[in-house]
Amino acid sequence: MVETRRPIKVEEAIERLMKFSTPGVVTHVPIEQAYGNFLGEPLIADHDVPFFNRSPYDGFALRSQDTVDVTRNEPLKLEVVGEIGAGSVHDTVVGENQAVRIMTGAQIPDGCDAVCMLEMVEPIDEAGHTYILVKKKFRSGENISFRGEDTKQGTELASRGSYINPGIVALLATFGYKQVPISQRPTIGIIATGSELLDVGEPLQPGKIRNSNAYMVISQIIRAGATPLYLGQFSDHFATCFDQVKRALDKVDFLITTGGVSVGDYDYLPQIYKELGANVLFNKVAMRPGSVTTVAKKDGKLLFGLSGNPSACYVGFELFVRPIIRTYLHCVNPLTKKAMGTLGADFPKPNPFDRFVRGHVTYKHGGLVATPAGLDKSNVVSSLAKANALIVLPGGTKGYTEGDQVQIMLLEDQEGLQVSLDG
Ligand SMILES: Nc1nc2c(c(=O)[nH]1)N[C@H]1C(S)=C(S)[C@@H](COP(=O)(O)OP(=O)(O)OC[C@H]3O[C@@H](n4cnc5c(N)ncnc54)[C@H](O)[C@@H]3O)O[C@H]1N2
Ligand code: MOO
Ligand SMILES: [Mg+2]
Repeated sequence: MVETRRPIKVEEAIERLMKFSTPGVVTHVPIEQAYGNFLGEPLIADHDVPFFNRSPYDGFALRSQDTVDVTRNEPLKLEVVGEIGAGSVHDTVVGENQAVRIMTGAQIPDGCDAVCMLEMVEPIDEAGHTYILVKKKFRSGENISFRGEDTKQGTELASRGSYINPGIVALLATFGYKQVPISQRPTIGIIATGSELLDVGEPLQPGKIRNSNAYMVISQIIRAGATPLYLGQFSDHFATCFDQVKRALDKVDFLITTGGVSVGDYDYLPQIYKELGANVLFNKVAMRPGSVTTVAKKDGKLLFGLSGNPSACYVGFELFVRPIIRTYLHCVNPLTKKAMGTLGADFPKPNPFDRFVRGHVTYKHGGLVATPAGLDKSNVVSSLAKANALIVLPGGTKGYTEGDQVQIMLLEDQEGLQVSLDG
């Protein structure tokens, strides 16, 4: 008699799993390599930006109090006593009725408190001296970029675990991080099981298929922020698979297997967990696809037994492996971001279990529209190409029609969602 597995709710599976999620260590990389990593420490401004009052324009720095009586008909003549480009400083205090020619980004000279744009003045040359005619009053602070107006010293600009985007790279450079503290990526081993599997370079043979899961999972691991370690594909032979899984555990932080996790004669993963003495957290989840997804723990390491069916394998990874990776990377929001959107096509199938339809999300009329990306079957691979989201159809619901409001998990998002049991 085949063992009957008791399915648990997706939320419960995630809850059981997240109890074992731990953050990893921090390492450093040169700033040129920081993009696409996750911050190992919060990024805090250690000085004001800008660090000095500066000119936002090419023009003339002047003293606003000199201009109090200026009108269009009674312009003020100021003597130009110096010229500074960005990076240079004017080293004397500017006096009454004096101005300094200044370029964008240059430090405002002492004594000055406003800048007049170049286009607004008339230059006059008299006896070897340059003067300008100013035709309007200036407020103190007019056309000045003040010290600290961009950000103040002590401000947290990005939390630990933030995805390092080009803007964060700019900040890292601003604050002098030649070496950037990043969360070390976990190494995730991948083992594909199945006697039917051909390597990618092999010609098709009767009864065989090419191993697509391993390469798909490698890409998902990279997308989630971890480092894949491909350990090969193996036939459905217990001793071989057992040996491979056992040996893999020393080399990785987490291990993913694909296939062999259901109840078939050659589905050896359940037996492997048993012989390893691994603690199985769950082996059946009330979801489609991916109901056979199994997670076990051995010597502090999580083993993810993902389904052999490509769509089920894909969904199992996004629901269960990704949050573990994101926690390891110190992300405050390790779960995949969810949003509400409109269903872009009818989905007539009823949903006895929570269903995660591979969907394609676009923007229409200012909102999100999610359309099933192809044939919705667990063993399908073609629907994955367009998938950038999972459309969540809760268990116990009937079919859905185009235009219905649905929850969408955004797979390409980097911001994430906090762990919350009702989230
Ligand atoms: N009697 C039952 N049969 C099945 C059940 C069940 O509850 N009772 N569950 C079904 C569900 S649901 C799924 S999903 C699959 C899960 O199967 P396994 O995880 O054991 O995977 P395999 O049997 O090894 O393979 C399933 C399917 O996927 C193909 N495959 C496997 N590896 C790869 C790969 N690397 N790349 C591409 N495709 C792969 C394989 O050829 C099979 O077609 O079990 C159902 N059965
Ligand atoms: O794990 Mo299966 O995908 O529910 O078809
Ligand atoms: Mg099987």
